[in-house]
Amino acid sequence: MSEQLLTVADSLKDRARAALGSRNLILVGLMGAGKSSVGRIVASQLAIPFIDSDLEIERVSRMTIAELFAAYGEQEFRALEARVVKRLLKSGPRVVSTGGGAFINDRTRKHIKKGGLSVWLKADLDVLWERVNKRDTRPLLKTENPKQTLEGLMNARYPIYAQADLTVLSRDVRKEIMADEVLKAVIEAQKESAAS
Ligand SMILES: Nc1ncnc2c1ncn2[C@@H]1O[C@H](COP(=O)(O)OP(=O)(O)O)[C@@H](O)[C@H]1O
Ligand SMILES: O=C(O)C1=C[C@@H](OP(=O)(O)O)[C@@H](O)[C@H](O)C1
Ligand SMILES: [Mg+2]
Repeated sequence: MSEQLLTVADSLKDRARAALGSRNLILVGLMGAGKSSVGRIVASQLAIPFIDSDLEIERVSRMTIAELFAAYGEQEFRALEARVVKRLLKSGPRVVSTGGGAFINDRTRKHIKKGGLSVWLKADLDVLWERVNKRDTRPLLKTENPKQTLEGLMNARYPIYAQADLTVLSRDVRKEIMADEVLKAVIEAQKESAAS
């Protein structure tokens, strides 16, 4: 990379880091949008801690997400998720990637709204499907027609994800590019709030 390009890349992370301040950055969106993998890269670029709420839930419960759904059902999972997300957002700055249903739950959404800057990674059905059909770890997609289930979740959830502070289109490009787009959105949001 030329020296000039290196400077541009550095200034992107520095500017995003300054714009975020002590706030948390919380990634929301449907399964397969890239919250977990892009969130990890964003945190590393910003040099702040990264936490995936699903991994944290699995750590504290010593069960996988699939086991939790099977043993206690979705309602209990949502209650645990709400408690974990609330605790994770108590201090910042952090990047917190949530599970796809977190922002849909009223209680969890309130914690997220209060706990920092939320970013919706928005993707179309084919992009999501291409990514999630490779693994069968997601209990909500263990249905007869998982693609149709995913589409149903899109229709039900997209109006709620739209309440996030920022929206970034999750396209079929490298994860590092997606991470840069998240950083740019954080910078833009700060500029807009400074101007108003
Ligand atoms: N921009 C991307 N390009 C290619 N593959 C991606 C991209 N973002 C995510 N993936 C892949 O898609 C799958 C789902 O991503 P993940 O980060 O787990 O999404 P989420 O946490 O939103 O469900 C993973 O296998 C991941 O490697
Ligand atoms: O959309 C959902 O309700 C869920 C999404 C999953 O997380 P990812 O979005 O990271 O796959 C996980 O929390 C659980 O399977 C439920
Ligand atoms: Mg995830």
